[in-house]
Amino acid sequence: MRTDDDRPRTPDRRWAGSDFQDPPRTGGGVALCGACHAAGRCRLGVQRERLDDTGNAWFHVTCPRDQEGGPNVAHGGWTAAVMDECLGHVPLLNRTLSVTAELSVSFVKPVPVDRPVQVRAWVDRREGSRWYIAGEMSLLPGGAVLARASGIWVARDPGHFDRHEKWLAQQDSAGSP
Ligand SMILES: CCCCCCCCCC(=O)SCCNC(=O)CCNC(=O)[C@H](O)C(C)(C)COP(=O)(O)OP(=O)(O)OC[C@H]1O[C@@H](n2cnc3c(N)ncnc32)[C@H](O)[C@@H]1OP(=O)(O)O
Repeated sequence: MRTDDDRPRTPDRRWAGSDFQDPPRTGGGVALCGACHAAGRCRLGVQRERLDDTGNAWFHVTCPRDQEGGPNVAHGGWTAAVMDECLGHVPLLNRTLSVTAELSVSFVKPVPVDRPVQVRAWVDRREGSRWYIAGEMSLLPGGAVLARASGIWVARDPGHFDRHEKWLAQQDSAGSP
């Protein structure tokens, strides 16, 4: 059975400030998750983000060399992570904390590393606490589509992560099966 000493711990649960709906942002407006806040930059290479007045969110992204999969192109996991990140920022840009419940990604073309690409994301519809969000990644300049994604984000109250910590502690105290 696990003891208190070998139980994984969250080092600093205050990383996003007390208000998850207003997370720390870079000079380019990019909301930073926990580890990226510690690093002082988006480790996925999201450099700028903004919401326009038609509801579209726009992101400038460059795949870092250390995310290379095939020669000079991004690992597919990077593309999926960036689409998760960018689409998931849409509720946040509307001051709503949410988590990804479902995500589907189409890899249309290889994504070049070290070259700026653009992601556009938008809300298809909302039902209850569910946000149905879609987006596409395209090459700059020219706009050729490289990837498409859609998914469901579920709005959460600020107690979401505290409840998870309690659930995890219950799992640990239940011991090994
Ligand atoms: C940048 C700064 C960021 C600061 C915050 C960091 C956010 C980070 C974002 C992420 O990284 S998300 C990480 C990956 N995703 C997760 O960890 C989510 C893990 N899953 C969960 O926590 C729960 O399964 C989830 C909250 C999605 C649903 O929990 P419950 O099933 O207990 O909730 P509930 O039963 O109350 O359902 C809530 C709503 O979600 C719907 N739902 C649940 N699972 C679903 C699903 N799989 N597909 C579609 N809808 C789903 C459900 O129908 C319902 O809709 P309505 O409110 O409209 O009735």
